[in-house]
Amino acid sequence: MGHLLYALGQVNERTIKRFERDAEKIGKGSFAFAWVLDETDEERSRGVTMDTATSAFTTPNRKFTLLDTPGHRDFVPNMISGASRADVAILVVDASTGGFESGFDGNGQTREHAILIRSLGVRQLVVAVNKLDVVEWSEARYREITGRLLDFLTGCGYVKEDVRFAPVSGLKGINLARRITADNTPELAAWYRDASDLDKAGPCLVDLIDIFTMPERPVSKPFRLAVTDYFKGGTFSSANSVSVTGRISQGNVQLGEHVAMVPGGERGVVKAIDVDFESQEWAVAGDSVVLLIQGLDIQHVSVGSVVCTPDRPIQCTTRFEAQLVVFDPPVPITNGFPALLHIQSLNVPAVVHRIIETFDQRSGEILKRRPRHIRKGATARVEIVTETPVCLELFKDSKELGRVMLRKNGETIAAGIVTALFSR
Ligand SMILES: Nc1nc2c(ncn2[C@@H]2O[C@H](COP(=O)(O)OP(=O)(O)OP(=O)(O)O)[C@@H](O)[C@H]2O)c(=O)[nH]1
Repeated sequence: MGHLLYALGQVNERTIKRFERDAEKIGKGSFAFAWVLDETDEERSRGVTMDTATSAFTTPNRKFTLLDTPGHRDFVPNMISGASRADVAILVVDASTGGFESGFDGNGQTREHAILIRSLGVRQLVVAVNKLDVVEWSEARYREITGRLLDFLTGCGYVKEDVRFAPVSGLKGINLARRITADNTPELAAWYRDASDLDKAGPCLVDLIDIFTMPERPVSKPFRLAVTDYFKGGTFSSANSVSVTGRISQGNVQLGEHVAMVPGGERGVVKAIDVDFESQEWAVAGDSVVLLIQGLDIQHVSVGSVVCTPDRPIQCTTRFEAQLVVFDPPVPITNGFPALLHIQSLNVPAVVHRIIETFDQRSGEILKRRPRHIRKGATARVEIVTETPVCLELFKDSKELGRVMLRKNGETIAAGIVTALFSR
C-alpha cells in the first residue's frame, strides 16, 4: 500500500529516498515502502504493522480513505477496529512458495481476515496477489491461488462477481497504478490479458479499486460517530476542547452544531472538522473525520464513546440480544461463557449470559431452544452481558453500530448482529 500511495503521487520521491536510507541503516532496506504507513519506531524495527494507519488517495472516479490494518495474528483487535470502518477491502496475499500456504492453510491469517471483514459487513473485495515476482510471474501459481481463494471466499459468504483479483508486486511497484507492458514485465504480459480486449494487458490494482461501487450512506439518520481515538488540542483548540477521530456511521455534522458524547451525555460544540486531512465546514456518513469539540472534558471521552445528535442519542447498555455465527471456538460456547466483546474500536469483557436458541441460518427454523452449548458453525440467538456499558444500535437500524465480535484467547470465536437492546 505504501508503494501504491507513492505511485499515485501521495508520497514524494524525497520521503521514499529518506525511508530507503533509514530502513537500510537498521537492516530493513526492503521495508522502505512499508514505512509510508508504518510510522512508529516499533513497527519499523519489527517490520510489522501494529495499528491501523489512515491515509487517503484518489483514483479516476473515486476518493478513498485507506485504513491499512495489521496482518499479524497478535494485532487482530486493531485489525477489527480498522476493518469495522471499511466499505470495501483489498486483501493482500503472499504468492511466494510457502507464503500463501502459511496464510491460507490451517487457521492462517488470510482466512481469518477474509472471514472477519465479511462478518463486519464488507461485500466487495479486491485480492492483490502479491510477490508474484518471486515466482517468476508464474501463471500456474496465480491460477492456483486465485482458484483456491475464490472457492474459499464464496464458501464464506462473498459473491463471485464482487471478488476481483490482480497479480502484483508491491516491492517493485508492478501492476499497482499502471497496467503492465510487454517491455516492463514480459513474463506477466505473456498471459495477463484484459478479458474484454485480449490485445490489452489485464487491469491493474487501481483499475479494480476504481470500480468498487459505493454503498448507500444513511445521511439523514441521527448523527453518530464512534470514537477510535481522541486527544487534547488540534486545530483552533482551547482549554476545554477535545479532538476525536472516527468515521461518521450515519447522519451529518456541521461547524457550530451541538453534539453529545455517550456514555455520559456531556455536550459540546463542533469547532473544527477535518475530512481526510482537509478542513471542511461539514461532513457526512462515510467520512473519516477529526472533530474538535469545545466544552468537553477529556476525562469523559474514551475509545468506543459515540458522538451523537443530543436529542436522539445512541442507546447505552450492559445487556443485549444478538444473533451469533460461531466460528471454531476451542471449547463449545455455554451459558456464562466469558469472552472479549468487540464493537468497532472498543473491546470489553463480557459473558454469553444465556443461550436462547440455535436456528438454521438459511430457513430461520429453530433447531433447539435453550441448548446447553453452541457448536462450531452453528447460528444462535444469545443474551450477552458486558462488564461496562457499551453503545449499540439494533442491526436493522445501523449496519455499523449493530455488529459485534467475540474473541477469546486471541481467537475470533463468533460474529454477531444486535437484535434487541435491554435497559441495564
Ligand atoms: N519480493 C517481494 N517482496 C515483497 C513484495 N511486497 C512486499 N515484500 C516484502 O515483504 C516484506 C513485508 O512487507 P510489508 O509491506 O510490511 O507487509 P505487510 O503485509 O503489510 O505486513 P504487516 O506489516 O505485518 O501487515 C517486506 O520485506 C517487503 O519488502 C513483493 O511484491 N515482492
